[in-house]
Amino acid sequence: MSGGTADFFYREARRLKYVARSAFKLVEIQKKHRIIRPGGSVLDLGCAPGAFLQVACQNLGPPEKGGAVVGVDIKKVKVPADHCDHRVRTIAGDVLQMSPAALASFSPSGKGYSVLVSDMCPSVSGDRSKDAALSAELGMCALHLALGQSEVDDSIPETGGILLPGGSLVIKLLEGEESQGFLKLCKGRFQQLSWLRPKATRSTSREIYFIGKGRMSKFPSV
Ligand SMILES: C[S@@+](CC[C@H](N)C(=O)[O-])C[C@H]1O[C@@H](n2cnc3c(N)ncnc32)[C@H](O)[C@@H]1O
Repeated sequence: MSGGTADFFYREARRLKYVARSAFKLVEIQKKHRIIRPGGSVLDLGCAPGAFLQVACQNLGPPEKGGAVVGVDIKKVKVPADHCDHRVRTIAGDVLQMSPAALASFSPSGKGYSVLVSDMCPSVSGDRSKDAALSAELGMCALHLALGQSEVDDSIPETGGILLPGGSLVIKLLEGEESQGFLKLCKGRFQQLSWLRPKATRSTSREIYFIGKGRMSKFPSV
């Protein structure tokens, strides 16, 4: 992808009133995989500045359909004025320090979400393997929150984790040795597993999205 293409997404983001060009990554994921359904509940980990929040809310359908988007970031995030409505809220906090129970409590049912998206990214140092390992740590935290860990507490749904049965998972990773581990851990737990490098990804970036569609219930925690 050339710098010209990157400029295209930047210009399109401004034109369509998205707060960041990253919006088009979730637009493409949604177009290909239809993970967000009208009335769904979406947990967006690493949500600043809020472009995914906008795209997620747009895909919930009209407000009468219900649904919710909950964004979490270390930074305090103001809900964007465009494309978001009362169904979107944000929470400031370090996801690595948050319990599944606390995150589930913000969902409409109090039990979990139909979609969990993690766009969390470490501040990159330039050291490829170190950056990939840090990104894998954030991704693994998102995966454990979604599917549950052995020490998961009793207040979480019996399937373990905060991703509801039938729900979908999207996790951004910087490609590295650790990436394939996600595939192994998720095999047999989703109806469909895939990778996507959205067109809006900058050519210099090694990021890639791991997508698990349709969580199968009654599977052990990871
Ligand atoms: C690439 S940005 C997300 C962009 C966002 N999806 C959007 O479209 O506007 C990555 C975010 O992850 C957040 N982040 C990184 N580590 C985190 C952590 N441990 N807990 C919460 N947020 C984290 C960063 O603060 C940063 O805002």
